[in-house]
Amino acid sequence: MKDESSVIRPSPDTPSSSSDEGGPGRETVVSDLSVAYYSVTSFAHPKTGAHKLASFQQASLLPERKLQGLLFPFTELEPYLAKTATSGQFQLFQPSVEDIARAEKLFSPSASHMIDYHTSAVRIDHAPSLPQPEVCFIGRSNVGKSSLIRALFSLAPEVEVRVSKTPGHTKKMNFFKVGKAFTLVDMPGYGYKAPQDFVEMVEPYLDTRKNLVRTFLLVDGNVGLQKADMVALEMCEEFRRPYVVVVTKIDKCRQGALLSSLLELQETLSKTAGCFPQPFLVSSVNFSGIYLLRTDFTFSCPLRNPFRSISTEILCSGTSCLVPGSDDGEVTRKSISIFMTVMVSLVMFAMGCNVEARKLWGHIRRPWGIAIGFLCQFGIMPFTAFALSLAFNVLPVQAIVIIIMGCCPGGSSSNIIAYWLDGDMDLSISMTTCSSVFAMGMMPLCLLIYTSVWIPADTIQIPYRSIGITLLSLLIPVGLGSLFKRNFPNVAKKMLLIGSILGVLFIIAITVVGAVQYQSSWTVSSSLWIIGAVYPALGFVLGFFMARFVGFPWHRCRTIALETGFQNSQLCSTIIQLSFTAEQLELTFAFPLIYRLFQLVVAGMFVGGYQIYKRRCKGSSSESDCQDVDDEKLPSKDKQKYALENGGFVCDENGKTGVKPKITQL
Ligand SMILES: Nc1nc2c(ncn2[C@@H]2O[C@H](COP(=O)(O)OP(=O)(O)OP(=O)(O)O)[C@@H](O)[C@H]2O)c(=O)[nH]1
Ligand SMILES: [Mg+2]
Repeated sequence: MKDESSVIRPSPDTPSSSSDEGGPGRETVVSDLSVAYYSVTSFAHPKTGAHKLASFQQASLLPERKLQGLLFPFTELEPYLAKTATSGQFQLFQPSVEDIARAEKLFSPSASHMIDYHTSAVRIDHAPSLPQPEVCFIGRSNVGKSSLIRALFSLAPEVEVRVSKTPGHTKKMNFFKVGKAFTLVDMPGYGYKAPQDFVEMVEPYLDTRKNLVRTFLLVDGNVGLQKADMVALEMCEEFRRPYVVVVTKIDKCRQGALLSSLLELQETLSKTAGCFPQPFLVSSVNFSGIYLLRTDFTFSCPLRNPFRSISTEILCSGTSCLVPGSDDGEVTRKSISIFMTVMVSLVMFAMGCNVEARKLWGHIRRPWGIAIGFLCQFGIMPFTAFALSLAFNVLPVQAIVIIIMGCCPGGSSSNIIAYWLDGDMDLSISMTTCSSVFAMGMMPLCLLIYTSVWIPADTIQIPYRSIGITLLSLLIPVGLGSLFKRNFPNVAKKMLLIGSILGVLFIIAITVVGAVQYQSSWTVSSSLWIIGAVYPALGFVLGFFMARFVGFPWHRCRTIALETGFQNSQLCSTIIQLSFTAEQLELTFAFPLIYRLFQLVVAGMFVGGYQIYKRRCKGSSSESDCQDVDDEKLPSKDKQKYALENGGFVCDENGKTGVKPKITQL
């Protein structure tokens, strides 16, 4: 545990006692927090009975400082943290005020969105089978589970959630339906006066409930994590359920005590795998943190795959949500997806116009290039990812995403760029193909080696189907292109030229569209940005030197460099969407996008540099390139031409570029 005296700034307000828990029955509000003087009674709406701060609209009328404290309770504690201590972990989830306001819709009842008690169950087999995602609240008896649910539902005061001063009041699992969006389950408490059948009731629920998407584990802010809480925490870890820790009754806490328990808590959470690293601070009395927690629901209810949100309109149309804005309806998304597939196929068809089956087969028969590529792809890249994650000390979930990126096979973009770098197109395509095939076995292996420090091996879902589709969408058009070239060499040459230009435009377009579509997720830690910028460049450089080290000619070194640095970032995005919760996505979703952006920027710089070099030193690069295009028994004249310049552009005597007429012989 950290030495708290070193992280809590001495303050006259910081009390020496660590707890003032009143125990059952005591409800006096003893708080230093500036918002603490709002009490339930003084703010109850005279007609509806709803708390006056139930609605964010009302709360937003408060003075700015008070409002900040209500929305983000940690801001009240921040000044008391020593300068050396980091507060970032407590402020990972920072939705915009607009998102907070929007989240309220989810908790506002209407004729089409009823919020109501549904049923109770004492055993898992009595639990209703409901299709909606489910969230549950667990914690010690009297920690404030039912009160928190009541506060969340305060916009629907007619919903009866029973609260009591007496511990062990809630005896059953109580199910509340929130429209068609989700079901919320109030659990009996564990520990003091827990129901006798607590274990038989709750354990199987947490273990087997299929639609359980989030568990909120409540911890009393006055006393921090207790032994019983540790057991619950370990249970969540064991069942591999995503969970969030909520610190309750913060209105009763003094800042010193609260900070101490928070720091201790943070220390524990940093060692967990399934817990969201940020604890949420709440008070069901003065509504601190309630709006933030409501907003978390809009992120956590579409959960496993936020791109398949329950109702984009209600839940996730905000700018800081991962779900694309409401304009991007299902139809638009499908159209974009079909358009992209057609475009990729066309471009790969054009690239295939530069491929000869004989040479491709040659690379597979004598797979030296592929072997080096394999070493770079599944040796250098995952290790570099691991090393970078450790060096930058990123969060475990971010480290896992960086490693997933490192374990991904190369994408088809590398083939397009290889063309512009006068790489060996046959090698490029055979490497992309082989790395996609090898990825089926190597990805799980590398992930097991490098991520098992943080998470159990089977947490990450590898979309074998997507890899298969990528393979097909590469091989079929390339095969057709190659056939086309054999029969219509002249037209194939033109196709290649058009395809190579279209390909570049296409890569730029999808990078820009991705960047704009998911603009909300760009706000991630600076270390992810630095890693995203450095990592592809490192991949290119290490791949290049590795290939050069074993004596490959320059054009193949360029090809292997590209295949190493270029990763199938789309595949990485798919994997993390399948494997991570919405909050984890918030922290990590940007990484594949950042990587994609920088791999393009770095590759663009290489292409630019290479093209300038080629023009300026006409002949010299090609001459040096052509030393060893010899592993196939081609006539020596063809050898030089074949792999050195992919035919679209060559220098004339004046250093100008144009379509090379002789290429048509290929
Ligand atoms: N001051 C303060 N008191 C709270 C807060 N939340 C709950 N309480 C009080 O704590 C007591 C227990 O609250 P409940 O919501 O019934 O607790 P529970 O976790 O559901 O308890 P069980 O159902 O017995 O497991 C009640 O007297 C509440 O008024 C809070 O945020 N601040
Ligand atoms: Mg209760």
